[in-house]
Amino acid sequence: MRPAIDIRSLRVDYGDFVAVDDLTLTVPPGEVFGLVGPNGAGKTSTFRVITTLMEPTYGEVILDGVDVFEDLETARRIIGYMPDLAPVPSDLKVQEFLEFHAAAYGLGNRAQRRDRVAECLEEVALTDQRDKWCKQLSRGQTQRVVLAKTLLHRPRVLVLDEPASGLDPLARRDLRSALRRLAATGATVFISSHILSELAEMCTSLCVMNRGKLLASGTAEEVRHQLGTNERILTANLLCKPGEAREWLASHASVHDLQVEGHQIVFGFKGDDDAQADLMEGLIRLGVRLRSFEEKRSSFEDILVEVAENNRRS
Ligand SMILES: Nc1ncnc2c1ncn2[C@@H]1O[C@H](COP(=O)(O)OP(=O)(O)OP(=O)(O)O)[C@@H](O)[C@H]1O
Repeated sequence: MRPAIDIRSLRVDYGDFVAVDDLTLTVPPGEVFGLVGPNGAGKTSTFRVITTLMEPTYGEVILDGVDVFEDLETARRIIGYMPDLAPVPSDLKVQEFLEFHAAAYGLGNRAQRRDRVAECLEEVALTDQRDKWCKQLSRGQTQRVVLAKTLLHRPRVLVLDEPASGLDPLARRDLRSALRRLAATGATVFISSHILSELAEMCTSLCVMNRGKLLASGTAEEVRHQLGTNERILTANLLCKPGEAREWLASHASVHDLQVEGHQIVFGFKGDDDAQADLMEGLIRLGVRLRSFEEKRSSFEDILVEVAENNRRS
């Protein structure tokens, strides 16, 4: 199947600074694909190239089979771009704002444009706000009006920079449903965020970028695996005194930050599932009466904080 987004060896330099470093990525059609990374990772620079707002230092971007820098006009019809915190004019009503853009896109006659505006308002659940002044909208409603504007020309590839920032949980859920519906019609959504858990719940797959480089991509679980964050917190609840078990655990290099509270031992563990199973087996062989063993994996936010911290250190 032809990829909806095909980025090959993309590089973006600002003077001596490399903002995007040899990025290669493909996204199949119909995906809601997330791009996550800390501040300065290169997300916006990547989006600006994909959406033809900036030429890269080198590399290729092919959207739905169209090389964006060889056929700019066709590429622009394929793309719908919603920048981070896109402004809306204060002196237009919602309907007027959308009709203005429908006319700018040349979307049929006046009646056809009205119909399309109505469809897009419906899509973002803002039909009841169409006669409001844009300046009267809340931040979440403004985001949705801009999304409606982005959908007007039926883009096959939607590029959304931080669309969920400032949205409350309900609005995020609505956005997620709207994006899934769009993807079900065959559109491809490429969406960025700093918040990995937010993308994990919104996207069918995602990638993590840091300092211009791609660190991992795939489903949320695959990304977790690729980043090698097999760090977890384990709790052993014992039916006996913890002395012997504590000593035995402390002698393992994969165990750290061990704490004992009553009959409970809580410790950090770095290892894969096999190593964890060996640890449990070892405890039982030791004769430790183990009542339960609990596991808390690092959250997605922990993973991203780790990525950002490594970034600062190096
Ligand atoms: N016009 C520019 N001139 C010089 N450096 C720039 C320019 N635009 C971006 N940069 C730098 O390139 C790097 C990547 O920026 P970019 O905006 O692409 O990151 P980002 O992942 O979108 O960050 P954020 O999450 O903070 O929006 C940053 O270090 C930034 O300072």
